[in-house]
Amino acid sequence: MSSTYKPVRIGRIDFTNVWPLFYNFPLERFQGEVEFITQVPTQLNAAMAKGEIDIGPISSFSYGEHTDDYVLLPNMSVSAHKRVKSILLFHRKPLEELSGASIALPTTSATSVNLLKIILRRFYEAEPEYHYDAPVLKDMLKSADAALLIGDHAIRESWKDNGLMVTDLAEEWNRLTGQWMSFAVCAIRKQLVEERPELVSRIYRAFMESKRESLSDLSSMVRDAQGLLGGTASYWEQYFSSLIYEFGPEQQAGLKLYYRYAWELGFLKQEAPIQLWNDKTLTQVTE
Ligand SMILES: C=C(O[C@@H]1C=C(C(=O)O)C=C[C@H]1O)C(=O)O
Repeated sequence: MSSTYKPVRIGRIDFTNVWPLFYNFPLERFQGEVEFITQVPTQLNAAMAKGEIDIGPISSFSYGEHTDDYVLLPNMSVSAHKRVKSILLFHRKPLEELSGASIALPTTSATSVNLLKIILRRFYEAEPEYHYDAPVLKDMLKSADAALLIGDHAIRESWKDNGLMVTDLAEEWNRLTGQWMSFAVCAIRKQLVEERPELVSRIYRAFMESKRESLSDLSSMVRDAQGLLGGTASYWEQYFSSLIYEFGPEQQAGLKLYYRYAWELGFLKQEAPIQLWNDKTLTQVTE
């Protein structure tokens, strides 16, 4: 029966921030049952909305736009309490002086562009002019006073001395609200939950195993990250340790506040509810 199904399409964010969820994913247990599609967050958001991807991390903002169609895997997110280190606004003037300024937003991001808008509107009463651009800092700054970068693009620029002010958006959000920020959540299309609950359960367990194993010994991920992007071993050790991959009450409270502000400012049509997938298969197994 299962051989009549097409492989489940798992989205994979094309940034190092998500490595722990995939690095030790036991693919050998899923012969022909799953395939990975690796893209930047906005591409994954769009593919999941069109039903071209079934499961995987997406921008938490995008989940907020599609709560009728998606549920969330518990205990999985890409979150930060204070510094995230890879969601950075590079600016020539202080945040207090950005009203009327021109800000370039990366075409790769949904959560962080809205977080920036929330922070500037709600806490600085600033109404800059925003436009989207490819995530290349020097080009973005040709036509803007400030530029936002996320993921590996932000990390690479954070290592250079470009004479700009740099604001870490998770740190700023925490300073202003005391809350966590979850940039990515792991969504599943409800259709997949209905059609293939047993496979969803196995994929969930595989993600959890990968996360546990990857975070219990960072050395191999750190070496690979250095090989791909450069940087020091201690940078990557700190990076993978300051990101938190849980999605418990504290992370959910931070995300709920973000959704509330996004709704109040008209960026979301609703104050998005957090709906968690419930692993009935697992419950049956342990009963
Ligand atoms: C932590 C990060 O969060 C990312 C930010 C996202 C967004 O702004 O939409 C989406 C997915 C996350 O991987 C990062 O980019 O490094």
